[in-house]
Amino acid sequence: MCSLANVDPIDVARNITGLNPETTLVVVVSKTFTTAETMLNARTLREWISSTLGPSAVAKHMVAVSTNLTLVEKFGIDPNNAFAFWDWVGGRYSVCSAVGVLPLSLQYGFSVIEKFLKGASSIDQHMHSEPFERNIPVLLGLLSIWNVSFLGYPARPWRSLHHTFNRHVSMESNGKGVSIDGVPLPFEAGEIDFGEPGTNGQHSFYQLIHQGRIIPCDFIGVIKSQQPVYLRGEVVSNHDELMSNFFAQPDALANGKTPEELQKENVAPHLVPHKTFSGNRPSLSLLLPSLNAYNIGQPILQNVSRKYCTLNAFSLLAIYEHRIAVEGFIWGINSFDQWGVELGKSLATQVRKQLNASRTKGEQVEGFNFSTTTLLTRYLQV
Ligand SMILES: O=P(O)(O)OC[C@H]1O[C@H](O)[C@H](O)[C@@H](O)[C@@H]1O
Repeated sequence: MCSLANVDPIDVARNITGLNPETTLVVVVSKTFTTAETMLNARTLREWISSTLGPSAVAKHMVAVSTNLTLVEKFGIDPNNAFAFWDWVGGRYSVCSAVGVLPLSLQYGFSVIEKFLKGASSIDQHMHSEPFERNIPVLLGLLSIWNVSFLGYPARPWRSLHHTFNRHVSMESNGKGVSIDGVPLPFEAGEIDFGEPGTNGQHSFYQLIHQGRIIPCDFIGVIKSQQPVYLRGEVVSNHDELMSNFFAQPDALANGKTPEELQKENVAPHLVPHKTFSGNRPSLSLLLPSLNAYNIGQPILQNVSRKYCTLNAFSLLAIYEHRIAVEGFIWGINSFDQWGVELGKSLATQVRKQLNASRTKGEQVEGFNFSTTTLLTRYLQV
């Protein structure tokens, strides 16, 4: 399965390289069926199919997941091959609807994805009925509120595989400046989420989180790897090597290293300030038994104060969806709108019109500020 979201034509080319339209099924996923980038990509793939197999092949090689069946049909997709979902499902909360279930089922089979849905459902139950002191999304949400609004730390990096999901769902939901009633917030809300899987971040942004800005971190690790590689002669298995870092990094952030410790290690005096770590940097760790569709169950939640709490099976994605809702409730914001993405989209419409007018009728660039006019003029000259 290949997935395509970015409208950059290079991404389209990369995705279709080596594919044969005759043996390819394209799933167009768009709630509204109007999103400019998604629909241009869809039209590009429609052209790719019909130029090789003829226009009648489109209905057989393209299916849709959407709430807008009228536009699906107008596009040329057979509405019988459209997978609907409820219009109240927001894009970023749609992984458990046909939006996620269809592509994931095509990749892994529905029996696997059913387990994923059951895992997510178990978290809904957990969120609904577990007392607050044992309620994982509530605890995570409260920690975020503490870090962001009380301690003033705006960002949170992830050491996990699903940081792009968290980045979307968290930043689009809670990146708000007014309350649900439209009153400007007297505090900062939302957080900057970014991350890298495994140890990648250690070789890039971890320098900043250890000795630069204070950034609360989430570490997500698993006990049993799907790849139990243990090379002869190595001190530990490859997974233990990965996990050694998982256990070490939160301690380094929490405890740091003092000048006294460095002096005892005979570190040259001029290097002591550079090798000192302040410590007292917050992080939390989630330890999962293994990665499978249902699980990603029975984690141990650990925070830097070394209190543990366990719970039965859950789905990580559902935990983070609920955590975002908890934060939104406490901050008093609407986590389910995203007006902030609109302005850029409407300005892009103006630019698109200008590019068309300039390229087809030679019209001068006008109506933009000096900087944009200069850039657009230069862009059109080349
Ligand atoms: O599913 P669509 O209607 O194409 O919307 C696609 C995207 O549109 C907007 O950017 C929303 O903010 C996203 O959350 C959504 O995923």
